[in-house]
Amino acid sequence: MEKIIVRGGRGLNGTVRIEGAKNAVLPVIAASILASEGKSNIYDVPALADVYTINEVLRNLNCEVEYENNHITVNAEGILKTEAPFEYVRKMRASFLVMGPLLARVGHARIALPGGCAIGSRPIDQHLKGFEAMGAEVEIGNGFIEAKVDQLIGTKIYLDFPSVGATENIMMAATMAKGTTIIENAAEEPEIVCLANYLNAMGAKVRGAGTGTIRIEGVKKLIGAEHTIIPDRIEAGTFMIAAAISKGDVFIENVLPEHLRPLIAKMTEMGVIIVEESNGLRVIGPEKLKAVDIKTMPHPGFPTDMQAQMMSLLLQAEGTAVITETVFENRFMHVEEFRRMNGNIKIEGRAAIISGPNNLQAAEVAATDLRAGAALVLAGLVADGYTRVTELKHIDRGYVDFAGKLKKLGADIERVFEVEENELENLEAPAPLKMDPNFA
Ligand SMILES: CC(=O)N[C@H]1[C@@H](OP(=O)(O)OP(=O)(O)OC[C@H]2O[C@@H](n3ccc(=O)[nH]c3=O)[C@H](O)[C@@H]2O)O[C@H](CO)[C@@H](O)[C@@H]1O
Ligand SMILES: C=C(OP(=O)(O)O)C(=O)O
Repeated sequence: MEKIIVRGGRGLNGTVRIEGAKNAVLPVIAASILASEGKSNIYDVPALADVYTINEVLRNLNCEVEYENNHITVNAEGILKTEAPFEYVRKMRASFLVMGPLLARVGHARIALPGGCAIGSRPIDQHLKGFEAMGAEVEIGNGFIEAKVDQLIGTKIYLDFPSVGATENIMMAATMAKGTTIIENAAEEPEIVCLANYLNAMGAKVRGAGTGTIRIEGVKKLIGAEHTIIPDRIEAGTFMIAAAISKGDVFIENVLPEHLRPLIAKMTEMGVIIVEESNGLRVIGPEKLKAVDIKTMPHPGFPTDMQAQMMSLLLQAEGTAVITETVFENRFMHVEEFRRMNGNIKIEGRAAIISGPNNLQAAEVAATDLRAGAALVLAGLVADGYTRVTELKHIDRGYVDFAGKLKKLGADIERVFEVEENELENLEAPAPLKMDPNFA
């Protein structure tokens, strides 16, 4: 089993460069399906497990995808297939983002129904409500969702919740609908703006992305375009916490501070020194941290994808902190793992109450989702002894060489492959020695 082993106690120092954003690149790659003419070139693509998965989804739909040195080329000019099997949707729910582009381009999509996952049930009713309002017929059966339409028609769609995925899927579908689509109560995340910029470079007419109302005038066709992915605000935030929790001094390069306002505000309230410099942020961890309350909200509120990492930091703060998770109904799975490290956390409904500071102790803990995994490694940076984090497949979905980047900053950390007692019997027996008949 692969593990990250980290020993606490070292202050981090130096510079870390942030990759392109996972949550921006996945919809952008999906949107490439819309180009019936010309290749798309996408830059600053992080080498993440999720990127390999979406590339496979596109190849299965008959798109040509080449990926090298953080650069992807997509050619979607051929005749497209329209089915995305469970194999991909199970690995990554964002595979469902191909539905909007397929409906726009060919009027048909059959995609495995995404199941629940560790952070909540994550329904897709708002995506489907949007497609149906635009005239698609949607059927659910045998574990698949099938949608069909001759021509999508623009209309007004009010989202019950500003869902990131539903906003993206509907926005992509609407680019080639007849007439104008207006999405109200749309998500305002920076990743929505990144996608809209790409769609507009392809010839779409999307206005208002980044606000609660997005207006899309349908066009006849889209062509391949060049696009650079925005920096990953969640990876940046994770390294900001690594600097702060270890009482280090780290320069975080390739970030857009305007995407990190809620985190900068809350960390500053805690006593962390954050200096905005050109193309980056310098983060200096103080001797003592103050407890603050956090409430996760859609953007520009505090991001749910930083909740677990913030919990690591709050475990080190003096006083009582309350984290309220309002976006996902089950995103406290990491609390049980923090308790194994001696973390004092109580759960009351949607709130986690943290009393600190805590003398964290090393333990073997499991990543329950990708941010929980990163948060446990962060806690390991200050825990007494060797923390062993397992289930690294989650971390690999969202972080490029997480342990390697922390090690370069001075952390005492290794990623290792350890054979467990119970895995021994499943190991392949060594091949029998072959005797060479010519051997005298
Ligand atoms: C690949 C990607 O970009 N993932 C991000 C995206 O996920 P994702 O797009 O799945 O998140 P959503 O914004 O859609 O989900 C937010 C909430 O709305 C609910 N909901 C959503 C859709 C729907 O049709 N019905 C419904 O009830 C969800 O269950 C959840 O409780 O935004 C989340 C919220 O910022 C982030 O945590 C994820 O990292
Ligand atoms: C929850 C996340 O991603 P996804 O929506 O891809 O599961 C995340 O990035 O923290």
